[in-house]
Amino acid sequence: MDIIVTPTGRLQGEIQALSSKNYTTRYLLVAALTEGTSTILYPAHSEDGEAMRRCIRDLGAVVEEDEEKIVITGFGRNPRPVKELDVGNAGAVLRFLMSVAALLDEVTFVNTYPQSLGKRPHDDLITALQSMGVRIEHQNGRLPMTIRGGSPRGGKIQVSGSVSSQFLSSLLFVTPLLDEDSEIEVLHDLKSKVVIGQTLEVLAQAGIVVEASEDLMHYRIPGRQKYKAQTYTVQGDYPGSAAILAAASVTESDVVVHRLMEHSKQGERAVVDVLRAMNVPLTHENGIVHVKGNARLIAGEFDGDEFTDGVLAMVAAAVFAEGTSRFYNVENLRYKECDRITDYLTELRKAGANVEEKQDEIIVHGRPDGVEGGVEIDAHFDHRVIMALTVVGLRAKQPIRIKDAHHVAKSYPQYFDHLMSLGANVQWVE
Ligand SMILES: O=C(O)C1=C[C@@H](OP(=O)(O)O)[C@@H](O)[C@H](O)C1
Ligand SMILES: C=C(OP(=O)(O)O)C(=O)O
Repeated sequence: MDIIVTPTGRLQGEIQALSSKNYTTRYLLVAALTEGTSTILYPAHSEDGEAMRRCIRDLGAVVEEDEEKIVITGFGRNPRPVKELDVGNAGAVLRFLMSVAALLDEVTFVNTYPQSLGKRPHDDLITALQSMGVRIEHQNGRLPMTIRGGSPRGGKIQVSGSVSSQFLSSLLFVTPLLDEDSEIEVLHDLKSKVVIGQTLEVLAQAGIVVEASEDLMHYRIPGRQKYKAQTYTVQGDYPGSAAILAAASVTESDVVVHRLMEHSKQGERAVVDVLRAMNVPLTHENGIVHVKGNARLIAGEFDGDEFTDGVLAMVAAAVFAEGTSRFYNVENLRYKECDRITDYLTELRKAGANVEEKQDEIIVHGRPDGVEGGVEIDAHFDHRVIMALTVVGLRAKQPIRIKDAHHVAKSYPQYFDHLMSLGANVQWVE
């Protein structure tokens, strides 16, 4: 399915933010690693959430759900043997479950998205798991992958954090269940460091003890721990809401988004500050972001690693800003659902934006008068490219057509419904 985005001058209305993808995947995982019964309130209903549900069920968790909650009886440290797991296009789900799979004799992760997740590298986690005695057959660090584990060793573990924080999160989830105590040292840099805060928060909620150094590069994890059954409430999602807030910022608007906690550990919370720095009139109080957009933005310079999943939406806003914006420290965007620097900028240029790339930077020469539009966009299987190009389309001179826009459902299936409810001219076509 494609979407046609027709220029829209004004957005107005109120929406409830979607539920957080990153908290949903984490709560599902820790509930599965618990022997008792946990409840997750307001889980995200998206393809990635569904992928984690499907896989933990395959691994032996009992999962019952209705619209508002999921009740899970977990398998603790004894997942049920399963031949294959299909994580869809969900990177975090794959990486988190690679360590869980290490508890089994043999599991194969299949490759159902060869053009997206199938291209993403997992070498750093593979190396770490191998050092723990796990054997892994892989395609140059990529899917499909067969993991032969059983009883992985703890002890001293090293993992590189220069491509993704998900490798470290994965090890932090499984090491508490091992017989031995573990010490994890993060090598090189740790990208998306803020996301580790969410992992540590969820582990603490599940009653797991982890000692982390202040710089988040060293950890001590006692072994033989047990995850505790809990009730978890999923908060609103900043990365998806970033696109709605960007849309409200590039138009004349009066848009209210509920369920966005000011003190959330989601790094993408920073998009509120980014938009404020770009002179967007907004308030953020009591979990409510209120944008009264005047369609006039000014450029800025930002460390994108602090709000990794919000960068594309902020770049889309910067396309209409007065001046040149710079989003630096973003190299790891190249290893996401697509190359979110080269592929994304190719599509932005088609739509008429003036953008440049470096290996780890996106530079945007703003066009406050708008961009031409009138083109077809290749979404590269990437939900965040779809959302961001929609923002650009709202302020293009001619409609743009985004091919295969249904991939937005990876994280935010109701994105276009939400935009339509705010008055955006968007339309699904076959
Ligand atoms: O741990 C997580 O849930 C995630 C970590 C981030 O990935 P990287 O650490 O690869 O940047 C983020 O982009 C992804 O959407 C979810
Ligand atoms: C990169 C993302 O997800 P993942 O790595 O979990 O596929 C994302 O949601 O933007």
